[in-house]
Amino acid sequence: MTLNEEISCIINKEQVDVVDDNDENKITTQFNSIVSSLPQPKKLIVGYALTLKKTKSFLQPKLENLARSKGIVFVAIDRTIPLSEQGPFDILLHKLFGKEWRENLEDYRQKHPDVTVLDPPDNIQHVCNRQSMLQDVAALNLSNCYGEVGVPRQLVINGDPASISDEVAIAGMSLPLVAKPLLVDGSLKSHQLSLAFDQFSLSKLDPPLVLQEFINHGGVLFKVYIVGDAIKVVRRFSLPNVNGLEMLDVAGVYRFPRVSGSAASAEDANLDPEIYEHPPRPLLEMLAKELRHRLGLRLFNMDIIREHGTRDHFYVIDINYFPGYGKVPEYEHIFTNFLLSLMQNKY
Ligand SMILES: Nc1ncnc2c1ncn2[C@@H]1O[C@H](COP(=O)(O)OP(=O)(O)OP(=O)(O)O)[C@@H](O)[C@H]1O
Ligand SMILES: O=P(O)(O)O[C@H]1[C@H](OP(=O)(O)O)[C@@H](OP(=O)(O)O)[C@@H](O)[C@@H](O)[C@@H]1OP(=O)(O)O
Ligand SMILES: [Mg+2]
Ligand SMILES: [Mg+2]
Repeated sequence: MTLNEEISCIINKEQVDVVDDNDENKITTQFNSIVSSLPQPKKLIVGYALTLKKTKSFLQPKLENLARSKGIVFVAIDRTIPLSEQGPFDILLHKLFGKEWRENLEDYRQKHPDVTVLDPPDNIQHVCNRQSMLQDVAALNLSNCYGEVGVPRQLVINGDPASISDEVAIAGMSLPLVAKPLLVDGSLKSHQLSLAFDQFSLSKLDPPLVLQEFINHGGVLFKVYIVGDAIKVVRRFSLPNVNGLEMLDVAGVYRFPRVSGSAASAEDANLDPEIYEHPPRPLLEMLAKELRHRLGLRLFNMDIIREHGTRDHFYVIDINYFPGYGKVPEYEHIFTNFLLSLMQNKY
């Protein structure tokens, strides 16, 4: 007799027999034991190694609750114990900096090819250096009927601050320039940017850094969040345009705070439609698909700006690994669907 037949037999029996209390208990026990012997759906165990700040912003109750209802369990990784002594895990989520952690994780990844590590440490390193971060966008040279996507001209400065002005002149770069720390290492310092308005003040900058030409973009930027195949775009306030006349009046280096990281969303702001209209979806889809593949990453975001006065000239100015997904509307659905899809593809 099949299991189904056995269960329906018991249920039918319960309906037709005249049962006393004892019989009823027996039937219930028998029924429970059959149900518990049925194969239980396998839980998806996701280990995570994140900073406290990230854990708080990412692992919100709405994500954990939805995940639990879909059979996904998040388990914190203990960094004081070797990774291979923990688990078993199906998926490993991580964003921690430092060579020791990277090597530890790479070693674990080699020994446990069955565990999906999001994402491979070497691929993450590539976007933690602003010299290599945008190389793949530049190489892609995306241009089609929906628009063009490029990167601002940029120059890496490693040496003496006194020679920056000469290096900029030789490279033929135009002011103003955005100065960004070369390495993104999770520190506040790596997000301390400045705008240099004149060539004399360039010597005040603190290498190693990347100098990027400032692109006027109407004070709005688009954060394009990628989670596997899913794309979610949000609008944020950014630096205002700088015009030539104003440039004559301003000199020096202006250090600016993390404008785009602030919670202030530009979603409902009353803006010029030419500025606030999202980049065309098909263009973003092509870009995301290519970059996922070229960067070998599934969890990242891009900061994209539209060159002021154009409809379809876009620049990628920044790529971040495992960004602040907690700020993205509906992220709990996007993320849990993504985790489940990883397992479906695997089996
Ligand atoms: N080339 C550029 N032209 C115009 N504005 C720029 C340019 N580069 C950066 N900005 C402005 O400076 C802000 C910060 O730059 P960027 O995103 O590169 O820094 P970040 O520290 O990596 O930021 P995040 O917090 O997103 O990681 C941008 O959001 C944008 O407002
Ligand atoms: O501040 P949030 O948590 O929202 O996330 C930010 C994230 O910080 P966190 O990883 O410590 O959380 C940053 O990472 P690091 O470069 O400092 O490693 C960077 O990715 C930002 O771009 C994220 O902001 P978003 O681009 O999503 O607005
Ligand atoms: Mg940015
Ligand atoms: Mg960044």
